Amino acid sequence: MLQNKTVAFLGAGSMAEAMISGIVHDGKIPAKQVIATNKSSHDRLQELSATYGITAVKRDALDYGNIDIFILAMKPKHAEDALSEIKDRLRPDQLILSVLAGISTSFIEERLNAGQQVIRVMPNTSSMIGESATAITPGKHAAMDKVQDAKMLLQGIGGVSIIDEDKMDVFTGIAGSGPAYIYYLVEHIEKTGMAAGLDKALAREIAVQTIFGASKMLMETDTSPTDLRENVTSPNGTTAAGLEALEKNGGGVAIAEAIKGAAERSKEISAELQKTPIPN
Ligand SMILES: NC(=O)C1=CN([C@@H]2O[C@H](COP(=O)(O)OP(=O)(O)OC[C@H]3O[C@@H](n4cnc5c(N)ncnc54)[C@H](O)[C@@H]3O)[C@@H](O)[C@H]2O)C=CC1
Ligand SMILES: O=C(O)[C@@H]1CCC=N1
Repeated sequence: MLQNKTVAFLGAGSMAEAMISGIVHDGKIPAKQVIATNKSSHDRLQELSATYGITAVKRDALDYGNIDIFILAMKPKHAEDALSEIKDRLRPDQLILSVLAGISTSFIEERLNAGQQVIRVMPNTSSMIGESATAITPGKHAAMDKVQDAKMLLQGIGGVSIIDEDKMDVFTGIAGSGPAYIYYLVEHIEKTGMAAGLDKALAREIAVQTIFGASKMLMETDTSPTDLRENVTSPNGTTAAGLEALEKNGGGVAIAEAIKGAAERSKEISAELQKTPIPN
């Protein structure tokens, strides 16, 4: 049961805010039992508290003993310092969720006390409205009931899949970073529509509705993306011409390369940070 649990976000940036919004709107945990802390900006914490009704706590005032689930939500480069800060304040029954891109469960486990329960999570910013595609990978010591708690909590921000850790990089490339590709697509549709004389608001509206409609078709019909695409494409028609231009200009390759580039960066972050020796 999550209702009596307390969740603390260590980090109060855009990802933490998106998750806080989703969790609070989901309502499985009362807002007051969601705590946010960050490195230094108390104004930012106050802003989150005012917007979502959560509890804002300065880092040095955090009552570690009363927290069930910690969510690591700082940048990966700050992980090392954050872990050494919390290491000796944790009990073995407290669960650590990490949303840090490229940071493995073993990296975290090695920097905390033996047996600490860790789950790696990759959400995306659509958590804000409960529509994230989230993956989780339990660490070595995460008990089944903790995995269930994490799953239930994260279902409040969208769909959750349990995956093997070696798939986290590509998952990050597709779903963690993915919203940015869609926003980029909309930016380009909007610009092209405007260049052809469409009003900016209308250009955006039709771009968004078209993406939404296509997403809903994929979700609600049993039809494959290939069949759906072919249904739009009349021989020698407008779509065939559009798709030909997309292909000729490397559309498919660009999508694949975006995913691979992000996944590669996730691996690199991991490799860069693994080089630092584990503090005693
Ligand atoms: N932004 C996104 O779309 C996604 C981000 N992530 C991951 O989420 C994490 C956070 O990303 P953003 O929110 O975009 O970053 P951000 O830069 O907006 O926020 C980072 C926060 O961490 C705080 N912080 C730094 N060191 C700390 C410490 N020792 N203790 C407590 N708080 C500390 C900062 O004060 C700040 O509030 C990153 O590791 C990123 O890989 C994961 C999935 C998607
Ligand atoms: O850009 C990043 O590194 C983070 C992780 C996934 C999405 N944003």
